[in-house]
Amino acid sequence: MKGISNMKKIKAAVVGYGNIGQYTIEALEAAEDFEIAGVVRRNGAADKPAALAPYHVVKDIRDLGAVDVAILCAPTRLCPDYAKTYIALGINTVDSYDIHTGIAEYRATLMPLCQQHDAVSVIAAGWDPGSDSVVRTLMQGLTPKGLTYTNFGPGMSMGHSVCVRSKAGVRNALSVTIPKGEGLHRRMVYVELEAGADLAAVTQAIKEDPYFAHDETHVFAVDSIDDVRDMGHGVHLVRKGVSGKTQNQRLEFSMSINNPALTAQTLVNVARASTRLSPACYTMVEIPVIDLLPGDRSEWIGKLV
Ligand SMILES: NC(=O)C1=CN([C@@H]2O[C@H](COP(=O)(O)OP(=O)(O)OC[C@H]3O[C@@H](n4cnc5c(N)ncnc54)[C@H](OP(=O)(O)O)[C@@H]3O)[C@@H](O)[C@H]2O)C=CC1
Ligand SMILES: N[C@@H](CCCC(=O)C(=O)O)C(=O)O
Repeated sequence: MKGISNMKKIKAAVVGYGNIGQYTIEALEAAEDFEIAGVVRRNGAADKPAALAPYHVVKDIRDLGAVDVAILCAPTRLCPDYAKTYIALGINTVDSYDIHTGIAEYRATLMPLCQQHDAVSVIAAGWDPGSDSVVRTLMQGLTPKGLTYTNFGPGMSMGHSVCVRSKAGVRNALSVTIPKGEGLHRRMVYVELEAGADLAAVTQAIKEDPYFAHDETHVFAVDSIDDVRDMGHGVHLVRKGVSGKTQNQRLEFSMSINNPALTAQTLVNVARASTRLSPACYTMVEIPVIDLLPGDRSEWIGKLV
């Protein structure tokens, strides 16, 4: 894309160096219009991995100097606290918060803070919620009456796996999502237990969690999560509906992906968009999709429209 190389680069901080954080560093390294201001980790630069050798690694984002946008790669349930802290510093935030039932309230909470501190926050910006949300919105417009089914997998849900890892007695976990059809899913959960942990108690804690409470869930103890983990995933979005008065319009969208890699790319895209938006809190469906792309709009319009 012409002109990017001589543009002022966007200074991004990566917050949390787990699965999403690692892929976010790679996506930023591949983006000409970004520079990595540094990485914020719970333990700072202790045990700094080789992949982070070129970067500042800190406990406190304020030790990184100028940061335009913080890309929150922490567990979903911790994102709101990180976002509030960073917005108060005037730093844009983006995250892949994925508790669908909490998004509207989260957005309402951040909205006044963004406006008060002249910052932008883009929340729920992974692939689902995130890019799939944009597709569902387009499908809704194309067929105002109808039914949409979001069928995930089979594959690893990062959010569900993070949730299980947070339960007492769990050393590591993998939650695999199996499509049952018509938007229903079976959760196949594999846990590596801490010594002395009780599988029945762990299973109960998992099944009671809102991430799992509404789905058929099965929990199994395994010796090693590393031996069974595969971060592939996918989605098959299906809508059957009515355009105007014309029935039986059938729309589909499918992806087969590396889950954290796609999430990371989406986070970098919305981090870019955040620098072009007015102070407020947004979900992806509220952002001009062209703002996700680097460089000059007119070039993309010439190529994509
Ligand atoms: N919307 C979407 O489509 C998607 C959303 N997600 C969301 O991304 C989130 C992160 O996933 P993933 O990267 O796999 O998670 P990981 O557990 O691999 O990484 C989370 C990182 O956050 C940091 N962290 C800060 N506080 C805590 C804490 N209290 N407990 C654990 N980690 C902490 C850690 O980094 P450090 O040690 O460096 O401090 C940790 O490595 C998930 O919760 C999920 O909901 C993921 C994929 C898709
Ligand atoms: N938010 C998900 C991505 C969408 C897939 C999903 O929600 C599922 O497998 O249940 C994740 O964290 O991986």
